[in-house]
Amino acid sequence: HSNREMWFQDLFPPNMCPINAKTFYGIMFDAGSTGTRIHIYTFVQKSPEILPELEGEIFESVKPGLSAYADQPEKGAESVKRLLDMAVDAVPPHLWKKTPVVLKATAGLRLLSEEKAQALLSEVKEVFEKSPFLVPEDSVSIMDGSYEGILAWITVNFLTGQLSGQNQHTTGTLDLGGASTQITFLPRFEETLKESPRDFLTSFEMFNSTYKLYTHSYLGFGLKAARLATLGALNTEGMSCEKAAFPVSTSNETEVADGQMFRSSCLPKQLEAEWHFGGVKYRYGGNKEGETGFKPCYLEVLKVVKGKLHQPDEIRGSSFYAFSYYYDRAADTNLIDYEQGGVLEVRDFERKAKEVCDNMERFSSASPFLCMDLTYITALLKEGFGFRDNTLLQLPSGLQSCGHPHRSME
Ligand SMILES: O=c1[nH]cnc2c1ncn2[C@@H]1O[C@H](COP(=O)(O)OP(=O)(O)O)[C@@H](O)[C@H]1O
Ligand SMILES: [Ca+2]
Repeated sequence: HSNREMWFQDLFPPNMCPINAKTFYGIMFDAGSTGTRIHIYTFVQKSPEILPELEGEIFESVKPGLSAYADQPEKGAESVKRLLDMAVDAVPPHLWKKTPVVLKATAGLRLLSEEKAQALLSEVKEVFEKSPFLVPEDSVSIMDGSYEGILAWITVNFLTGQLSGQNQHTTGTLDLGGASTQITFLPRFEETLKESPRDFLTSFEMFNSTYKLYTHSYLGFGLKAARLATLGALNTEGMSCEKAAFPVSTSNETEVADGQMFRSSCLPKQLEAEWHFGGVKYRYGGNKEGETGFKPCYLEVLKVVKGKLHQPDEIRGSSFYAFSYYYDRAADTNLIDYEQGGVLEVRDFERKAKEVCDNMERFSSASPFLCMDLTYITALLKEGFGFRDNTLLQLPSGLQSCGHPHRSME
């Protein structure tokens, strides 16, 4: 129906879509902090006067994300090229020159220094220029956090049919990435608009309606970045907080983080390990002398979220969609079915966190961070955003972890 067609027009300006073509393609890269994904869309235009319809999509992803190549931008671009080569096989040669290729990077690159992010983006741009595809003007860029939240909100509300028809009842969205987390919803009360920070409110036009959304992307509050914050790796002297959330591997910072041992009550007591993230090596382990379990762990993660996020009163009772790491960790712990998704209450995450943190030996086959991740999710929802224990979260299938049903326990 008409709404479905309209949505895709914004992605490729009209002059990109050759009017006499029956079928055409679009290539979109999502350069996330934990992985890079390619979406090769096939559009069909039945006749010149109606808008194209999405007919198919090819999806593939690679790990790690571009920010892991902070010091080897060519290798980062190489990981994008391997995905782009798939598109060369998927798109008929006579359409290559009419097929736009675009890459949008999110929090992984936002946390790198300007010059390292730029170096990666220009290497990727060169890969695009050398490809047979159409490279639009700003084809490679870092997506603004507000746009990231809004796009997810549009996607989920569009796919669940809540944007068409008159009953414009929409649902808020929660996206927990590796480096950032987004919260987006359509405020119903004037009060919310008044008491929200100015840059949390964004208006836009779509389907000839105006939407004034509340949206914010909290940089450094993604699941992986929060692990660093909880471990205290950010309090390493000589590291400014925002940079350290994704420390770039310039020599002095690397030394500072490399040697140190970070301990946490959220980790299995016997654990001694090291972890490479954002180009830096960390050593971390369980709290041998101290206590281990949900209670002490919750106090640690509270330091990361308490008082750091804006709490709009309006959402206290509303149900939200939640996906990305919210989905992965709920599926990993059987709170929802991996394929079907499901509905749960905020308190279910807390209950599962207690179960895992207070019985770590039973979960030894899972990621050593499972207790920390579930506890962080609990604190982020309750103490961060201010949701109630009985707030309903819908974890829609189809938005689960990238593509293949792997167990994402990394
Ligand atoms: O296209 C996707 N489909 C489903 N899940 C995705 C997709 N892209 C990212 N994710 C999920 O988001 C989380 C990783 O976040 P991401 O790498 O996008 O970090 P970022 O948003 O902070 O850059 C993981 O749970 C991953 O499964
Ligand atoms: Ca993402």
